[in-house]
Amino acid sequence: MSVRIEDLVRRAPGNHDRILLDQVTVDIPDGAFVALVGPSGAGKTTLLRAIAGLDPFDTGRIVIDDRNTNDLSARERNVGFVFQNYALFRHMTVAKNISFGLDVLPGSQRPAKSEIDRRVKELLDLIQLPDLGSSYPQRLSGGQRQRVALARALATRPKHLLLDEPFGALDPVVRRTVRQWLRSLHDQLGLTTILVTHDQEEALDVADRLVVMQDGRIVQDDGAEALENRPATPFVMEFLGETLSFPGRITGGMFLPELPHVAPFPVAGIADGPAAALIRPHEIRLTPEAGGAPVQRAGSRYGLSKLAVDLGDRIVDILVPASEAVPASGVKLHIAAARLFRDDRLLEPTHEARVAAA
Ligand SMILES: Nc1ncnc2c1ncn2[C@@H]1O[C@H](COP(=O)(O)OP(=O)(O)OP(=O)(O)O)[C@@H](O)[C@H]1O
Repeated sequence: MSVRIEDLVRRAPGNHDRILLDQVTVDIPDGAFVALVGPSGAGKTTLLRAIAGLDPFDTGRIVIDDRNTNDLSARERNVGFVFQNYALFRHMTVAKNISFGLDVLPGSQRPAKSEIDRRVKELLDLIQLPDLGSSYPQRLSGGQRQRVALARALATRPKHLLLDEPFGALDPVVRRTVRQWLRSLHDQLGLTTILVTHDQEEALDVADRLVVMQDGRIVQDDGAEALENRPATPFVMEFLGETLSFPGRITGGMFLPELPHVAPFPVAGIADGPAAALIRPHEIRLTPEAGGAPVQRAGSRYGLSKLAVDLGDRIVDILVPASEAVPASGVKLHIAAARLFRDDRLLEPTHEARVAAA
């Protein structure tokens, strides 16, 4: 039940110079849970709608289960989808909402009424709302409605599930519960799922892989660990979390930062030249240094102290263990782990670019 997207190009209707999808290629194997992430306007929804067969594209192919979808009707694609605005039918009960996709099938394809009732009951159990079949949508909470929308998408037993910001309207706590539940459902039913979200935390929690899009292109397609340790571009690193950037030069196997009070560190196997070291706020150590960078406490995160360090032309916020004293004399910064970039590309060999704590 795989989905393969090959060299997909879509130009804006009415403005053919504007490219909405630029040679997008992604391979989603059977049973995978993939998140499509990226900033607003990156092309996530455009790609998802093309896969669903709701929007056309100019060139390329979408192959579902080894069949070119050009030859497939929406039904034959075997795809269920849920959008952010889940719009259940207000005048229909929950059970009727769920069975809708089956009720509208032509007579020859529609299961018998007893079979539809059985399937609705099964789905109500699956979404853990066994007693709400006769309720109307307005009686349900946002999280419950979202689960009903999923049940409705699953009624025709699709093997692929396409979800576009399905949890956007939910509050953060319900959102976390519903997404964990969705992941178990995916595993239990053996689905192949593509989730569009602009919430990177959500994507990292639930998906096996993140496909990061920017300006209609895929910039990286990887698991969480690779994205964190080997981001393809500074954009990917910045998109996935708070990032500090230290400009500098690599000379004779050392990274020499441009900013004052930042210690050089060794790097192996990288040619001399300009570079930027990108780090997360917790990947830095401080040592007291007379006349060093002034530092002060600036709050806390995840039980760590947040410190604001004044490096002259900029102030950087870093995270250190709460127990750490803040030297009044000033500090020197030691970069403990970094990804090094030149011309917006990650420098190889990346594993050697991660340095030991100074
Ligand atoms: N039918 C269309 N005609 C012209 N431009 C379009 C059309 N559909 C989408 N676009 C443009 O394509 C770009 C990508 O839009 P898309 O909705 O796919 O982005 P997205 O990554 O899903 O963003 P968001 O996170 O805001 O939903 C946007 O700049 C949008 O304005």
